[in-house]
Amino acid sequence: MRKILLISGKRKCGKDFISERLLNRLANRAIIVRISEPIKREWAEKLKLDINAMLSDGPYKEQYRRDMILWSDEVRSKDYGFFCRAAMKKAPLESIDYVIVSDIRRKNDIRWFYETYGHQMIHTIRLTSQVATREARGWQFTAGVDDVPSECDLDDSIFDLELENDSEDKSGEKLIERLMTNLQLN
Ligand SMILES: Nc1ncnc2c1ncn2[C@@H]1O[C@H](COP(=O)(O)OP(=O)(O)OP(=O)(O)O)[C@@H](O)[C@H]1O
Repeated sequence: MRKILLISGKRKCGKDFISERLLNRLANRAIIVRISEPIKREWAEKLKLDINAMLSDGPYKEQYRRDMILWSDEVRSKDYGFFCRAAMKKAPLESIDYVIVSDIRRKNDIRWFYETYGHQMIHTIRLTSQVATREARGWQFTAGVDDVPSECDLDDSIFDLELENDSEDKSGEKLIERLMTNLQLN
């Protein structure tokens, strides 16, 4: 593994969208890791919910988001690296060049990656979108979701690269080009 790309940003700013486009661009040299996956898996198991519906980007996920945040915060308060570690456990690090972590939400997530892999392995990337853009993509302010640390903890952080994802571009080409050039990925 050469680099780990930690992608963060507010809801509906395009973290998944850009991560998928970047994955296509890097072809079989990269994988996407989602910290939310082990969270959703454990939560679904606990409550006997449909894990596939939880992992997809639909209303089912939104319905359980608030409770899941509360429960996962409790787990993190005892071990801040718990879900990062669980998510990275399945990554085939020897056979790929890049790991794209598409849902970084907290300072402690970034801290865990720095401590575990070293600063030289990590690039932090912040995606931003105007409120109007996010609304057009389906975002609605939700108390208990948009005003809690899982959404706001990184608001005052500094990132290696910040990219605006406002212009709708189905291929995501321009943004990916900027990302590749700025971080000198090849
Ligand atoms: N540059 C873009 N061009 C066209 N559509 C986009 C672009 N960026 C994002 N979208 C669309 O906006 C919607 C939200 O994007 P996405 O799911 O990637 O956001 P997210 O940051 O992962 O959100 P969440 O935190 O809620 O999971 C998706 O339907 C996605 O296809």
